[in-house]
Amino acid sequence: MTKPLKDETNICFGCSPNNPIGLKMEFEDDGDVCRAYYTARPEHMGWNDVVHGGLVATMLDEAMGRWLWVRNLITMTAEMTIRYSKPVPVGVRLTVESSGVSQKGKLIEMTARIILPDGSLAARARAKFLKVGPGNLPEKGDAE
Ligand SMILES: CCCCCCCCCCCC(=O)SCCNC(=O)CCNC(=O)[C@H](O)C(C)(C)COP(=O)(O)OP(=O)(O)OC[C@H]1O[C@@H](n2cnc3c(N)ncnc32)[C@H](O)[C@@H]1OP(=O)(O)O
Repeated sequence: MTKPLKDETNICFGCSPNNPIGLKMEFEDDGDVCRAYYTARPEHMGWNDVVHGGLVATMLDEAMGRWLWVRNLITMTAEMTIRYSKPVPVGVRLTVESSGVSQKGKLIEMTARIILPDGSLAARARAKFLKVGPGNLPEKGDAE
């Protein structure tokens, strides 16, 4: 079984409330989608009120990793491609969401996106995660 997300030994940079320099993203599950509403802070900026691209990648990676984690799929990110379509501003409420795409053996394909308050897509990721533990991707519509 995976570690409880609220365990004080969870120091994950993306989601732990215990990491003093972490993003502290809070996710919820909505059917097949894992979602966080997140407002990036000024210290997350690259320049010009725009979130650093590496942190955009971190948010997307975290959303996908978290989707897998709560489904007891123990994986590592093996590959990720990001399309940065629009600047992601600091100080606005972002929607960060992820979903599973497919599984072939140990390889699980995932997708994630960041949506701006006006509903437009700012960034999207496709990624391959490799299983390093037990578990399989649930079929679409399976009870969680
Ligand atoms: C506490 C609360 C937290 C809860 C929330 C937690 C969220 C965390 C989110 C962050 C997640 C991360 O960032 S994880 C950190 C970033 N990622 C990493 O550090 C990963 C570093 N890489 C590795 O450790 C390794 O390369 C692995 C584990 C990914 C794979 O190693 P391995 O298991 O030995 O697998 P390997 O033999 O190389 O490959 C197995 C098969 O997969 C294929 N394969 C390997 N890579 C790829 C690829 N990119 N695309 C296609 N296929 C691939 C190989 O060809 C092979 O095929 P065949 O020969 O079998 O046919």
